[in-house]
Amino acid sequence: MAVRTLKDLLADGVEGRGVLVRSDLNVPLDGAEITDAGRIIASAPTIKTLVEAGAKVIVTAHLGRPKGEADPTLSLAPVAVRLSEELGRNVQLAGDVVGSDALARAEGLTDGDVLLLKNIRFDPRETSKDDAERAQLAAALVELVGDDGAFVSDGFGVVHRKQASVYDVAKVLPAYAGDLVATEVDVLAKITGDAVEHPYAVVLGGSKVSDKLAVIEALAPKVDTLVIGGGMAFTFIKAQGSPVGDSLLQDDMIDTCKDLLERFGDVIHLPHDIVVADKFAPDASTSIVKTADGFTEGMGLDIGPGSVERFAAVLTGAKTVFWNGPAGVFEFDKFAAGTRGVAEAIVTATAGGAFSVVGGGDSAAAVRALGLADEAFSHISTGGGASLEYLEGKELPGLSVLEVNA
Ligand SMILES: Nc1ncnc2c1ncn2[C@@H]1O[C@H](COP(=O)(O)OP(=O)(O)O)[C@@H](O)[C@H]1O
Ligand SMILES: O=C(OP(=O)(O)O)[C@H](O)COP(=O)(O)O
Repeated sequence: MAVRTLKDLLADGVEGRGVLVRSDLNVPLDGAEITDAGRIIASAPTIKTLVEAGAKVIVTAHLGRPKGEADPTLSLAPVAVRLSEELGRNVQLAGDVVGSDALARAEGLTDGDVLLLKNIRFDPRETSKDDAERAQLAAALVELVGDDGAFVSDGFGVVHRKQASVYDVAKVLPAYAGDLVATEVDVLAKITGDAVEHPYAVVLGGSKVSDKLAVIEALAPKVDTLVIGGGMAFTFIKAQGSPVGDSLLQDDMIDTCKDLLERFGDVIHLPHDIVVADKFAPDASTSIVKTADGFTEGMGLDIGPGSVERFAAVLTGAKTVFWNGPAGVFEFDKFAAGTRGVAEAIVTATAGGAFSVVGGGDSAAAVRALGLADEAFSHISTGGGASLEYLEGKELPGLSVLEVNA
């Protein structure tokens, strides 16, 4: 894929120009406190490079999944503070997304200034399925950087989204891949196609069940082992005929899971025991239930100890491992053992020479929350869903839109 990079933009000249940067600053929060700043830290170098080159930098990003309207719990204010610390300079936070305050602030920027727009998903046009609506928001973003502006796509975690600030804006401004996007793509290319060393294990978990179930179809034929834990597992367990109480469930995909189990049953590994909680809380009462028995009350919040052991056994023997999605609700100590077991098995595999990639905001946060060093893995990716879609070989709108004729 030929894309223009940050180096090309610097060669084109950025001093005094408005540059719109799409970053993925979607960090986990506990109230207004950032619990893992990994994505902010990973996004800072591209912004810093532009600042040092004298650009007027306007950063746009999302936090969570607001429903197209302002949600004070999803304000980027804590992110602006943390990004300021990372850059060593003040980052202004606009009072709106592309409204009069953002426009006035954008016009007032001097060379090297950084402005962060309000959560872009507060504007319903960002995620609209209507091309014209997204194009309208893209046009408003372009107005902020002016006619000689440029666009830098650096939010790797969102390149699989056909959204206004990821895709549409790249069609109307000279567009470049930021350093983070370029690095992520280089690493993932090492574990696609013929480059993959086998046994190749993919571990899936987490809570974005509908997004990620869709990926399995394409990934299953490419891998030797597909370990499924976290909220992902329950639709499969239900498909096997066991009740799963109030666990996360994607009802409309039970038949798909049945079909996947029929075709790829030898590759897919499901937990055979589950930690069931009476409520979604850190002080919940728990019991270990055999998956085959199922449960009608409570919810599964972690894989059980027997599953950890079995999963660890297959993972330690792998030569390539990709992991996205925690095996349980690791944020609560009682449900962190499954994620710890999976993480430690991947660390052991890595120490034994395997190439390992951990992808996703929460998965990366889990690794750090468990006290494991980033260096214990070959690569920690900022994108979970984006990495998965890249690995399945799908065209990612936010990357293909950057392609230029070489
Ligand atoms: N059994 C489960 N039930 C509900 N939520 C779960 C379960 N297992 C894991 N999770 C949650 O999944 C979230 C992460 O999911 P996801 O966003 O898909 O991962 P990532 O950000 O790494 O891509 C975590 O906040 C974790 O608490
Ligand atoms: O957290 C993200 O993705 P991930 O959980 O797949 O790593 C990205 O910020 C994308 O968010 P989205 O899945 O709400 O589009």
